[in-house]
Amino acid sequence: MDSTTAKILDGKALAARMREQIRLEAAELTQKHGRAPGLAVILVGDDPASHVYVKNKKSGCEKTGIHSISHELPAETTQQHLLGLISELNQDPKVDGILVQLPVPAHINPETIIEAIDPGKDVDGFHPYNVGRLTARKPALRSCTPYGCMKLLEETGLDLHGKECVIVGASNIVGRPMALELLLAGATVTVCHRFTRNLQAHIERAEIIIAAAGKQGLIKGEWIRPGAVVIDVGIHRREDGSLTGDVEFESASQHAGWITPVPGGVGPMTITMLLANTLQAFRKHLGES
Ligand SMILES: NC(=O)C1=CN([C@@H]2O[C@H](COP(=O)(O)OP(=O)(O)OC[C@H]3O[C@@H](n4cnc5c(N)ncnc54)[C@H](OP(=O)(O)O)[C@@H]3O)[C@@H](O)[C@H]2O)C=CC1
Ligand SMILES: Nc1nc(=O)c2c([nH]1)NC[C@@H]1CN(c3ccc(C(=O)N[C@@H](CCC(=O)O)C(=O)O)cc3)C=[N+]21
Repeated sequence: MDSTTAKILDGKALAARMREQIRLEAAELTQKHGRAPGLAVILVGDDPASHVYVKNKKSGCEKTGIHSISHELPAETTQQHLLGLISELNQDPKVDGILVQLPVPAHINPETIIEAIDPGKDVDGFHPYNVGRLTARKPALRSCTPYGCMKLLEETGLDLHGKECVIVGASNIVGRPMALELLLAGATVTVCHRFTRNLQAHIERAEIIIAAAGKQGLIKGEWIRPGAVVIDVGIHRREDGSLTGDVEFESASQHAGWITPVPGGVGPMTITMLLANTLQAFRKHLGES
């Protein structure tokens, strides 16, 4: 009965469709108000993995008519200097969204940086104001990766009410906001983390699995309940340069009902939700929503 092969949740295709909508809406507002949406991206130092993200984000902006402004700062940049730049961008009326690429170098406190961003420009949805809004069931700007995972789950057509969801990972940027999104959608949510005993037992009873531990192949295909939905957030580069996730894709596909590939699953959706958030912030700044 496990001989089925999972349907692929194609993040790349969904991202392309959503980007087309974003492009049309951005063009209409740009025409009407005489300026394009603006996204400022700050990169401090050069974490190699960050470059992929920054590159994909730039191309996403270009394709959707969002004006992107990059600030690439040296690794030695002081926290004070970074706070000064954020303050300028907070006040710049051409800037609708501000994103500081994480991780930042060790001498900079990421929480201080995130909290310095105007919550109305916090297109990552990381500011405690935006996290609080999601907690209070009145989401404003939502974290891009969990928001993208929710859009992928929508593609399955499943009703999330009462579904047994297991999230692996409890970080501020993925696991925790993911739990809030699923709770808002009426699911029953378990969050696993480093201190979780018997991860396998949790996975085995899950109808929906969100894998975001950042551990290559942590989740074995044999653990997947037949028909379950598997959303793999993890991204790891193999020695041959290819990418893989936190889930053993081949074996998991033999059990799951739906599964996201890596690459081409959650990654393109994260970028797309960033563009969607930038458009949402733009609309708000224009008084259109
Ligand atoms: N596709 C995309 O768009 C994105 C992909 N990513 C990828 O997703 C992964 C996770 O990212 P991020 O959340 O930033 O990572 P973090 O390292 O910040 O968080 C990982 C979380 O997983 C938990 N964890 C680690 N090992 C285990 C384990 N063996 N069992 C259960 N839980 C475990 C950690 O627990 P503890 O808190 O106790 O340490 C932590 O809560 C990475 O591979 C990253 O590259 C991230 C963002 C976007
Ligand atoms: N402030 C901040 N916000 C973030 O959202 C953020 C961050 N910092 N730091 C790093 C993580 C990671 N992340 C990715 C997003 C998309 C892809 C992506 O597009 N992945 C492609 C693969 C790209 C390739 O070909 O290498 C895919 O999965 O198909 C990857 C990684 C966002 N993050």
